[in-house]
Amino acid sequence: MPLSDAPAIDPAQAATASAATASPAGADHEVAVQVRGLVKRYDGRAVVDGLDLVARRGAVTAVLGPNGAGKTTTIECCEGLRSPDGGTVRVLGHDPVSEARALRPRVGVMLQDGGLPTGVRALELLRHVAAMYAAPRPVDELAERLGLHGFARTTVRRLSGGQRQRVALAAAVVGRPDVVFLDEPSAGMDPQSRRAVWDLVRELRADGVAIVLTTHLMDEAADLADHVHVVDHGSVIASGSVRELTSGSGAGPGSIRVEATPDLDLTPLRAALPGSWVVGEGEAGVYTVTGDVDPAAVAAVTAWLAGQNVLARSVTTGSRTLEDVFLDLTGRHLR
Ligand SMILES: Nc1ncnc2c1ncn2[C@@H]1O[C@H](COP(=O)(O)OP(=O)(O)OP(=O)(O)O)[C@@H](O)[C@H]1O
Repeated sequence: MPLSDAPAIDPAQAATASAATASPAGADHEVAVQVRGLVKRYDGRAVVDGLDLVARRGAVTAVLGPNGAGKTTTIECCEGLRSPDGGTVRVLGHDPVSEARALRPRVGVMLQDGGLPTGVRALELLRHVAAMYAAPRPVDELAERLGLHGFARTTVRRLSGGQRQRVALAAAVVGRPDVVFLDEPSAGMDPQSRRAVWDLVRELRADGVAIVLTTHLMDEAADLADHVHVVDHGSVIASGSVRELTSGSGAGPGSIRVEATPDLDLTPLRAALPGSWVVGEGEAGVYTVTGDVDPAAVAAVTAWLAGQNVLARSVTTGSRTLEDVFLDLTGRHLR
């Protein structure tokens, strides 16, 4: 999808619109994190380069992007762990570096590498973190939800990657924060743990917490996120709800998927469809026909199959997935 067709929404504009329409009932959907024109350089190279981002209360905001796109650096600037070289970052109205004290009790952070002290036992660590807050969540209940009791007395050093992630998540949310930053929260977790994490994230959202998460799992973003920012080369290249991002420029579903025999001649199909359509064979024998799908397009596809005397295993219409959109936006080359 070319960028010009991407349903991009200017995050700064969106923030202004929301501030004007914020519910009088309270904090729901108020802007909690606002990043404008963020620049961060390492060795003279801008790894974050004019990035705009908005995250609201009572919403999950996903930051997606290829390796090295600048996601963690951006999140770390929001957490006050890195000082920006340009632009502004506000979390709950505060500068996260100069006003860190004001934010500390209100912000939960789960770092990509866990960032936990390694010599402490898992549950002791959680109790210790909880004791730093005025009104923490009940530790045993949180430990139960995230299945920490099975390794409660194991030191962090000896935990598996997924177990460590669960402890880090528990530590990030035990203080009942208003904003939570989760850097790849379910990386390395088994499917059961991932579901427990997702349930917890949904509950936090229902409680009005602003959740900002980075992930490489497109199903995680598609399931959880109210708003997605796709970052590449240090700036946001597309932004919107999952539905906005995957529905393309038209109103209808955005693709027809055909499973048939490999190496079919696509020329007659391309000739039968308007020039704006994109036709390709991804994996062998799986064809994706992308455009504003209507009955005539489906008829063209089945006529093309009939013309080649091929009985397809399946012909389905549907929206493009978030992964399709992500790959179209960021390309298929490795970083
Ligand atoms: N402390 C540092 N010194 C020098 N370069 C750094 C430093 N931290 C990050 N970088 C570089 O900045 C770029 C962005 O890194 P960042 O960790 O923000 O990417 P990311 O989008 O989170 O990637 P990933 O998906 O792999 O976690 C990378 O090229 C990285 O090598």
